[in-house]
Amino acid sequence: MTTITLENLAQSYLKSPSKADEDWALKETNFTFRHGGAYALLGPSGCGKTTLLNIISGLVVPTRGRLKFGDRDVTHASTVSRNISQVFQFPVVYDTMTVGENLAFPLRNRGVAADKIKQRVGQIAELLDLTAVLDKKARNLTPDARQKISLGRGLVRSDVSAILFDEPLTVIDPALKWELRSTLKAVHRELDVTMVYVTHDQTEALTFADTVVVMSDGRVLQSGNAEELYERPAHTFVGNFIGSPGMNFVPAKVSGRSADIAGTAIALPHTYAAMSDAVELGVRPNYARLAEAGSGIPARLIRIEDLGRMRLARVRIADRTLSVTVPDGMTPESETAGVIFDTPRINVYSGGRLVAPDGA
Ligand SMILES: Nc1ncnc2c1ncn2[C@@H]1O[C@H](COP(=O)(O)OP(=O)(O)OP(=O)(O)O)[C@@H](O)[C@H]1O
Repeated sequence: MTTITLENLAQSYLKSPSKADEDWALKETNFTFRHGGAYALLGPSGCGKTTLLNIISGLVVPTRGRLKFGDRDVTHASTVSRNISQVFQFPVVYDTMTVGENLAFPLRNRGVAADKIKQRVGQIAELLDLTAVLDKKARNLTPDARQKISLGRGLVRSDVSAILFDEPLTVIDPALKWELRSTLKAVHRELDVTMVYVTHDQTEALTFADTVVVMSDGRVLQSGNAEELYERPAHTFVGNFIGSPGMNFVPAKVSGRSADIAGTAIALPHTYAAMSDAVELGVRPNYARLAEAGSGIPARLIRIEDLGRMRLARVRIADRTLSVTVPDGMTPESETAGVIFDTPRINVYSGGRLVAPDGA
């Protein structure tokens, strides 16, 4: 069992970093990856995903804090002794070897018996649809096939503590991506190994992982499954980043169980204590709908976008632009409209953070 624990872990690439936030690529982080979990590190470019992955693999020694695999402190342990597999964004393939030899390489290195190697290589080749090219030299294969070999080499050992993936599907054709994501999930189920997958693509993260760790600006903002991140984003950044379009946020004054949005009172699903920082209500576009003028919160309709599966209206309320669902059959002719929030789905944020209701 290998639980990976980050204890007060922080990374600066500067020689003598100050305490200032901007000096730290990874701010002090405490987190546990449980044994056998499928995790995605998700966040925009530069948020520290690769830094965190490289600390786990040993390519980077953290400036502060400790990294543990189970009870073992591996903060300064060599990459080899950590017993992990890694798959990078661009294929790492030996051109002069055949596909089969490439897949067998990590096992040969470890002195695995020939019959075991044959069996495991066959299994992985089957999963990745490489059986037909097992005897071909890697050199002449397409970029997709080469990255599949790279994935296969990452997956071939069944005795690793963890498998780390850094944007492994970037060079893969979009149609194949779906297939490979389900392949990775299947391998995850079969291997009972911890997988950590770095990506900036929310679809990739949400389909691969059972726990998505959302990062921004060197911090872990929230970790959870797709439903938690969608329904109860812990931070306005997470609400915005997850979903397309992201969650709507509108300034409000909250008092007990009701909120005032630009002079209109609406009900909240719970009661809230007084909050000192700026308060916003967060509502997903599919839990907010356009209504005729005179009902709901007064809004100005800017335009309607037909997305095929649904129509979305862009509206202005309290100096913010919101995306709300247009009910079937509704064809607004005036820019004066109303918006109705689905009360149970309203979240309350103060200073950018989700506020727990009274008694929660
Ligand atoms: N070797 C390095 N030396 C100096 N700064 C670095 C180094 N590696 C990363 N950084 C900086 O640390 C911050 C986090 O980078 P990191 O690569 O971890 O982010 P990321 O989320 O993986 O982004 P991307 O998806 O673009 O790779 C960035 O500001 C980056 O410029």
